[in-house]
Amino acid sequence: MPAITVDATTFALFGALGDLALRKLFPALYQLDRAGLLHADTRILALSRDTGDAGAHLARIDQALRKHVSATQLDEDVLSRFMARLDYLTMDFRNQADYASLAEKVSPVLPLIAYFATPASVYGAICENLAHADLADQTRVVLEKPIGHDLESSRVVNEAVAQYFPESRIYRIDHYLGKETVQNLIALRFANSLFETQWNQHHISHVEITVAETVGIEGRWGYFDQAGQLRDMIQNHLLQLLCLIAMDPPSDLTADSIRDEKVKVLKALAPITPERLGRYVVRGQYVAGSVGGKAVPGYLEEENSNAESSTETFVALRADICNWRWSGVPFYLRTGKRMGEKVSQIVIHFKEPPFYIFAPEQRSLISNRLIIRLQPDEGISLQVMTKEQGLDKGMHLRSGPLQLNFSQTYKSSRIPDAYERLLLEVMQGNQNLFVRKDEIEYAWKWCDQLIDGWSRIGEPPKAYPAGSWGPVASIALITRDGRSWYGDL
Ligand SMILES: NC(=O)C1=CN([C@@H]2O[C@H](COP(=O)(O)OP(=O)(O)OC[C@H]3O[C@@H](n4cnc5c(N)ncnc54)[C@H](OP(=O)(O)O)[C@@H]3O)[C@@H](O)[C@H]2O)C=CC1
Ligand SMILES: O=C1O[C@H](COP(=O)(O)O)[C@@H](O)[C@H](O)[C@H]1O
Repeated sequence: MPAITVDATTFALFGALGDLALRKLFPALYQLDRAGLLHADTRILALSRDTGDAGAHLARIDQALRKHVSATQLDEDVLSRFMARLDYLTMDFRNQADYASLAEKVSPVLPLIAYFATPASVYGAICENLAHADLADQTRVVLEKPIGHDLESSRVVNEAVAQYFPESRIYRIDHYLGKETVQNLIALRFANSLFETQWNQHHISHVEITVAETVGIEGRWGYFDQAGQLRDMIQNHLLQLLCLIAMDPPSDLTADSIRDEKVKVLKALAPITPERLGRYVVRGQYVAGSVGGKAVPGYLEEENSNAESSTETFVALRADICNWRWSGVPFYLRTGKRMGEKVSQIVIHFKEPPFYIFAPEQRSLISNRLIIRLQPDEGISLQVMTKEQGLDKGMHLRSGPLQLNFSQTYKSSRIPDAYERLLLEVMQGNQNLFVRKDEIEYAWKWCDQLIDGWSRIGEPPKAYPAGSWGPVASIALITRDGRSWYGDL
């Protein structure tokens, strides 16, 4: 039996036949049901503008579950219980009249969760129509990222939603915040006094955040080519990771205490002026290559592509945080599509000891690092120096890991997908893992100045072969500061 109880809700999924819904959201809801975390009275309304037979659309959802839930977790009894919760409704989300049939299906006594798995341009219309249908007061709205494509457009979306919903019932998704190891950052930093005394510019030399993907754009050219990797990944996921590493201790675990601290970090990010852009930021675009031994096309040869596009699929940059804790500690961020390996990790590099008593030739070995692996092989490893074993060794040093691999250490637990955690939090009315309006806006403000700088300079992104670790210039970005990207990447 689960240790927590979750109240009944009506869950309305707008965009229920889209990619995100079929690939991630329905499987996450199924997993919650399987774990006993969906109340018996929770109903799920699958909303889409696809006309035709509701039964056929529900069958598509059933097929998607069979495809995206691993065979070991697909239980026919749970699946039929889950499918029995579903109803399909054809709606054009912009059409007010279509909300009458939605209102008939919504229980007036339960909270309504309205999950917007649609383009952000439709969010305002859905909110307005929910309000006209008298559904707003009982509703929590869940907004997918990206919210807008710059500061101005994000304000338009946020203001449209805020006309009908208070901030306390708006849940802005950044699915990285739902990843177990990302939540563990808070436990690691604030449940262990060991780290906090070291967590500043006196002891840390620099920080790396890498989110490398092996996938390309997966048939999402229309969306991705308008966005690029800076808007798709840095503005949200990587800046959120940076905030969780860099923020001061919140006074408690409430959503606003954590968000207040994250906002302070975003406000303290030093702008990267056009003069420093060439030195601090590298944009790349993949060309044909091979990933995992398989030949893959370049970005400009992807399905529905435009051969002229100068959208970046890779970004590496150096960010500086102007405050007492982090002054002089660069944060190197790197993310790209079609890289050699899927890996998301944060590496905290500690400074060398202040005085060196070992043989000078061993000096290059000295460096404590804390490696936080978000995916795959979630875990934490602390690189420490020890003496080599053996009578013949003398005081020869070596570097080795103190390692905690979550799946090996805690064998019983399956690591849940980020969306499972986030959907559960919305059902419980808990906003900790969601992003407040001002966080989104400060993140856009910082990214907008990079985008403006790029468009002023007008330089195309640097080519990198699919399956590599990005353009050579991204190595130069960090070696120029006398450092290198951690590990075998
Ligand atoms: N897919 C992913 O991995 C991720 C997606 N997201 C975000 O999630 C959201 C959904 O993305 P994704 O699933 O990929 O997009 P899709 O285009 O696959 O799905 C969006 C769905 O919304 C429907 N829709 C759009 N406008 C209307 C309308 N007026 N009335 C009724 N239905 C409408 C579309 O219908 P139709 O097909 O008829 O146009 C489509 O089914 C976006 O905001 C995206 O940025 C965020 C992170 C990852
Ligand atoms: O939000 C997004 O995230 C995915 C990467 O997520 P992950 O959990 O697989 O690391 C990215 O591929 C996609 O382009 C982006 O929109």
